Amino acid sequence: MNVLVTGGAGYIGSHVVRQLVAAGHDVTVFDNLSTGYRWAVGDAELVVGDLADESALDQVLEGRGIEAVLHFAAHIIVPESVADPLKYYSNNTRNTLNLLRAIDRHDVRHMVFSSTAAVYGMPDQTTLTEELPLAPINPYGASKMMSERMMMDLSAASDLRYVVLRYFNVAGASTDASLGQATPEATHLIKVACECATGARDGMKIFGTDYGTRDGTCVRDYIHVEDLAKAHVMALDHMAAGGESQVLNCGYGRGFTVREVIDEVKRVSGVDFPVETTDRRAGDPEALMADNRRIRQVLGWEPDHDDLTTIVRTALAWEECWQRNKQ
Ligand SMILES: NC(=O)c1ccc[n+]([C@@H]2O[C@H](COP(=O)([O-])OP(=O)(O)OC[C@H]3O[C@@H](n4cnc5c(N)ncnc54)[C@H](O)[C@@H]3O)[C@@H](O)[C@H]2O)c1
Ligand SMILES: O=c1ccn([C@@H]2O[C@H](COP(=O)(O)OP(=O)(O)O[C@H]3O[C@H](CO)[C@@H](O)[C@H](O)[C@H]3O)[C@@H](O)[C@H]2O)c(=O)[nH]1
Repeated sequence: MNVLVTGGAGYIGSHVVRQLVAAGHDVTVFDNLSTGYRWAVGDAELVVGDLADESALDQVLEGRGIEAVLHFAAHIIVPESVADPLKYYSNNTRNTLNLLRAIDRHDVRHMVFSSTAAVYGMPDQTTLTEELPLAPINPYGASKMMSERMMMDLSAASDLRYVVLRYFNVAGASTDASLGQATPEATHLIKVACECATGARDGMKIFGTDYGTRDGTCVRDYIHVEDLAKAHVMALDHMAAGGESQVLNCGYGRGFTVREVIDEVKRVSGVDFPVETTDRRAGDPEALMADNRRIRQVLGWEPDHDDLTTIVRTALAWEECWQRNKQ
């Protein structure tokens, strides 16, 4: 397929681009390089542009015969969205509207959308099915919920079919350490802990120790980025084979606490970096884990790296390479 990938120079997008190219797709990346990197797109074509610029979107969709759009480009930091909500509604919601208008103008028929567990908010149960009512508790989740809804409404009124992938917490790096998370000033738990272990940071904080979990810290379902990337390739295959639009959770269905993750990074790295405890961080749900039965059934997806040690080991190996070589 001829595929356009917005945000393909970013952490998750670049892993997906690599797998799409390997699967024989013709890939164009559209990215403003705000948090992404030119090197990350590998053999795909990179068009530097911003989703706020509809004429740039028209230009990239014109004449390339794009059959599918995978939409990763977004701001992604939950606490930042609480402090600066309009930044999130602008880049995530309004710019998705721009993209949908361009998709509609150019009759693109297939879309894969990067959504998030944050759309569920703080449900009573900790293992979440796709049918749960959406009730985000932070602007990031709300900005993504609105984007999902716009895409679904356009789909109902046109020939567009979609797969919404609701990612849980994405972590790890390619197993050969050639690709990984290079986000500037990253806030993600595993990335931050790996920066501590490799000496790029002096120490870190645990945000909140009074949650109703086994050790008082938040529980998340960490999914290896290569397993997540595989789900995107399978989602495209599903639509190419005439499959219906779908909403699919992407996670392993089990969770680790913040303390468990930090202990694992210390154990695998052999470095005992300083960790302080502090107050809860705004916008954090207590526990999020995926019910992943639907993605297994609909796409036939099976994880290859469902193991915290593998996630941490690959993240650490990447971090060491990145700290040595970053420009
Ligand atoms: N990282 C996670 O744990 C996680 C979890 C759930 C969902 N997601 C979603 O996955 C997607 C990718 O996240 P990531 O972790 O790879 O983040 P990232 O910041 O590494 O990647 C985002 C990419 O989009 C680009 N971008 C941002 N705004 C743009 C714009 N206006 N125009 C063009 N390009 C733009 C950035 O330069 C970057 O390359 C996001 O939509 C995010 O909401 C991520
Ligand atoms: O230095 C840190 C960083 C994080 N945490 C905690 O670790 C957990 C995970 O936090 P983080 O890695 O920042 O991820 P989330 O806030 O859960 O959000 C991620 O996971 C969501 C899906 O669950 C995605 O939608 C978001 O884009 C992505 O940033 C939370 O309890 C944080 O409070 C700390 O205690 N200390």
